[in-house]
Amino acid sequence: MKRRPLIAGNWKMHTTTAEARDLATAIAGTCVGVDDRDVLLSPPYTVLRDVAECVGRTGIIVAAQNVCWEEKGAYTGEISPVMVRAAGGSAAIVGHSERRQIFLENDEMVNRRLTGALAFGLTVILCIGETLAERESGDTFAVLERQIRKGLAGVGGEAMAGVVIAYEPVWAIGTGKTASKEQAQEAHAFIRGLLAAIYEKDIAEQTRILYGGSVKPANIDEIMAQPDIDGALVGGAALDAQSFGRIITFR
Ligand SMILES: O=C[C@H](O)COP(=O)(O)O
Repeated sequence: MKRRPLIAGNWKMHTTTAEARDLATAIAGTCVGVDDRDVLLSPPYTVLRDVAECVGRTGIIVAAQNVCWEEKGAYTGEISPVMVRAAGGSAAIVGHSERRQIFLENDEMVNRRLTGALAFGLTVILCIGETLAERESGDTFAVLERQIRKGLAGVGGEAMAGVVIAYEPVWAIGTGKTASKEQAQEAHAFIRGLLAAIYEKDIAEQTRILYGGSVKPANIDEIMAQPDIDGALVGGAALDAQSFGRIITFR
């Protein structure tokens, strides 16, 4: 089955307002005429509105890097799905390994964020991935299974239309170490098989699974050639319009 590719740029904690506007405008320029794939930008909250304005009607999706499950309330430091939408966003990342590792978010919290975001109509990118220690001790698939089952708890088959999975081996993030295409494909095939076991085969076949971890212009083509890899979640290389433009236009 042919899934529409999705190339997502996670800007993490980078870009002032002026920098974000310049970068978003330059990236929008690289997307002209690209209509057979989706492009998503996930800037810091402070510039969601600016990025949404700069990409205008190009079709580029604007996403928050995290999101709370409530519409409003006493949740200092959080932003709600309604606020994301009001700022021009239509998606959110949840469960990024930096949230899990640095800010100690667990699977239950990730699940609350995911289900809350879906309830308010956002598309959600659920990030999962094993650490180096987990890979070396042979626990990769057990970790991925736990993150998927707990992350998607309570999410019915129909709601899966709003979910994208991003497999990001923690040891490959920002390290320059990419998983080999075989390692990445193996993990993606496992995730798809698991989705087929939890839901139906059709849903597993329709769900996009992105690879993340040191994706660069030099490796995007071989990554995208893998049958179960439907796109990329790009960090460092998404901060340079030329590099990201080359990644978007993978062959
Ligand atoms: O969200 C993106 C990932 O953490 C990958 O980051 P990276 O491309 O800098 O390795």
